[in-house]
Amino acid sequence: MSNIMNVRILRLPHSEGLDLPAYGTAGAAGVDFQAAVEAPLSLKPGERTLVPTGLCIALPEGYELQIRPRSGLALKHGIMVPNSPGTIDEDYRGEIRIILINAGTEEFVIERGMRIAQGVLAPVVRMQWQECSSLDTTDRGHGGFGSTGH
Ligand SMILES: O=c1ccn([C@H]2C[C@H](O)[C@@H](COP(=O)(O)OP(=O)(O)OP(=O)(O)O)O2)c(=O)[nH]1
Repeated sequence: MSNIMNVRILRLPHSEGLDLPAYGTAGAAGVDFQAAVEAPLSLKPGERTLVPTGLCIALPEGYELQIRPRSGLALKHGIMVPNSPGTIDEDYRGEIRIILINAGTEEFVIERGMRIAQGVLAPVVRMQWQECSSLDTTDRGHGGFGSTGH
């Protein structure tokens, strides 16, 4: 991929020894974040938790980082990111933390260094409201939520 941006990243002490989030293949869209837990963290079915990454970043202006689940963990263990895609704002300087929920049927143990979720850099277009008294008409109109029958 030729589309590459520099992003400043700061390691906190508890991420020592872990890798910086990396792309798994030459064409991967997301970098994998590792769990910076000090000890294995057990997640029972139905439980959710906040997993530290030990990393802080400063995104380029006009970008967000989206935190998304990994399909393998979702399929094999039911491990999901309930707020997916999680939003890391360009002005956030705190530690990136990842919310995980065990939607599976068995206990899941998060080990230090486990790749738990992925982050995709995405451009953001901000809105400027133009308040008005009416909107243009369309075929769809107010129809939604299954109104087309599919
Ligand atoms: O999965 C996530 C989601 C968010 N954040 C951090 C970065 C983000 O910039 C900040 C705020 O996130 P969000 O706007 O989703 O949270 P909120 O619930 O609206 O809280 P706030 O009032 O702090 O904006 O929290 C994470 O570390 N992980």
